[in-house]
Amino acid sequence: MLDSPFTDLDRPPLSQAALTRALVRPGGLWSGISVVTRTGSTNADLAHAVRDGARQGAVVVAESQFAGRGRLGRVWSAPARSSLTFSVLLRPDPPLSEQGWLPLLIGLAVASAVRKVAEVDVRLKWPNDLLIGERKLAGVLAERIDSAVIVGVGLNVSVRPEELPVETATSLAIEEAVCVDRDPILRGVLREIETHYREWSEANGDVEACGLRAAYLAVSATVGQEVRVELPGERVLTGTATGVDRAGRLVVSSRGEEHTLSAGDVVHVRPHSS
Ligand SMILES: O=C(O)CCCC[C@@H]1SC[C@@H]2NC(=O)N[C@@H]21
Repeated sequence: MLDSPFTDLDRPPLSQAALTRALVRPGGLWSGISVVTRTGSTNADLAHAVRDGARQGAVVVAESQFAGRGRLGRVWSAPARSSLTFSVLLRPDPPLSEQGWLPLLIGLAVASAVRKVAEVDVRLKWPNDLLIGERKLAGVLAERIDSAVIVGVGLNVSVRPEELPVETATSLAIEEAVCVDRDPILRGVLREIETHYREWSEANGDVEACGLRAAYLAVSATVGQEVRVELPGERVLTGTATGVDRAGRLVVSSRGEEHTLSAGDVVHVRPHSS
């Protein structure tokens, strides 16, 4: 395509050796990074690894996925090499009652890295969709297996408009971000996850003490908004999102009553104008 601003040079392969050298160190969170050319789902791969007793900090990155899983039973599809599709294995220490914040922590870490490395104004739709305006740039899927949590991230990097799976999505290339190179973005994301996770773990999951709640709310596109929440079971709740509770649940005030929601699809009724 002669008139396309994109070329395959925008899509170099990731190097397992270089990522490992940069990120795996004694005393650090990341215990091993494996880059696979093609797999069904990196979350599914780590689920197998958990059953085989894998350590905290294992990371699987896929150049392409053919059965990527999304939240609420959806699929996640992305063309080869144009996205970051990876999962991390965590074995969190904070009490189970506080672990609902873990998927939000990962969303925040991805957003922080994207802001720093790609210099785009990204916000978080509860619980952890990364939005630019109202278009989705990235999603996070957390799955628990006993005491382990596998968190998968799908982030559209150099995906072209005609390759987007849905028209409500976007990519860093489409948003003309200063960086559309997966390697520095992945390094930034893994470093941010490590920092936020260490601070949260050291605070034993206290989101006030480690500043996680404040940092999350500062980039929340949802809290303070009028929302329509599509709940499991085809129920819908409309109201004002007023906060996120200790367990990471969205608090919605509707007709004088307060509801705490642990799952659902948020639609912003009056989105931010930026
Ligand atoms: O629905 C969402 O927004 C969450 C999408 C999460 C997709 C990622 S891609 C890497 C990892 N492996 C999967 O199968 N899913 C997650």
